[in-house]
Amino acid sequence: MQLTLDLLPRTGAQDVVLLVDVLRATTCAPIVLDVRTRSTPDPRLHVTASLQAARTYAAANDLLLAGERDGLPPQGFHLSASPAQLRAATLERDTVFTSENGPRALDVLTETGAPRTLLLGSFQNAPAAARAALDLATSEIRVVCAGVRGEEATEDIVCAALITDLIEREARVRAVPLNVGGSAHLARTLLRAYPDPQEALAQSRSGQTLMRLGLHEDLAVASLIGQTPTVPVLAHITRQHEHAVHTFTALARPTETPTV
Ligand SMILES: O=C(O)[C@H](CS(=O)(=O)O)OP(=O)(O)O
Repeated sequence: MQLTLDLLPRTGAQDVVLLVDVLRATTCAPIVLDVRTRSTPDPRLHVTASLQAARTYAAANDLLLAGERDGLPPQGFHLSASPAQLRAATLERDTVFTSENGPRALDVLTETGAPRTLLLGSFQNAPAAARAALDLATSEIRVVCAGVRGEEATEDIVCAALITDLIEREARVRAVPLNVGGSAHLARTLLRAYPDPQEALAQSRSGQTLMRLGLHEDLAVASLIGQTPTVPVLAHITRQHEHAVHTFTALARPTETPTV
């Protein structure tokens, strides 16, 4: 089994991809599905890079709008891209989510066809995401950092390194041979430099932006490890105004006793 860590998204992955956008898209995603599970057994989360597509898709399907531009909710949105706000929210309908980096990464990853399985991971669901990736992969797992405006993001790299470590640990338990490559070694070096994830978030470009906006609680929530067993998995892609809308469901939870 090949295990690869990519510092930025690229097209062409075919088996299992686990996208990491800690601040804040892939931190929000399992939280939205968890909150929504209180009202429905089969929640959906629709993710798009386009503000216009988000608005039209929400209006056409009677959905809530959550997201951000420049860190704040756009006009008419019901909710922000804030994990702190979302986990305290009541979601009576499914949600369309748009933000600046995570959805764009999804566009890149699915540009020439979606991989067989596309999962969303963050510190919040890191152990569950690592197990799910190993459960579902047949030949390759790519742990992919979303980055910020096309550049590498410290918080994504540190989280991707943690998930890579967890996958390796679980593979050892299951006696699955792994060939680890890409930027895994480099990412691990950064993880060792930041044993406290919140410090990595505070030092990061996105973290600094969010703190300037007074959104310190988002950093605190986003740095908590293993808060949920929920792993969002891509169910299908639809087009709206020439833009992709990626629909995620919660991956069914395995029944066996977790080992990581
Ligand atoms: O605000 C967000 O959550 C980010 C933009 S920034 O990196 O904080 O400036 O968007 P995301 O798509 O979640 O990375």
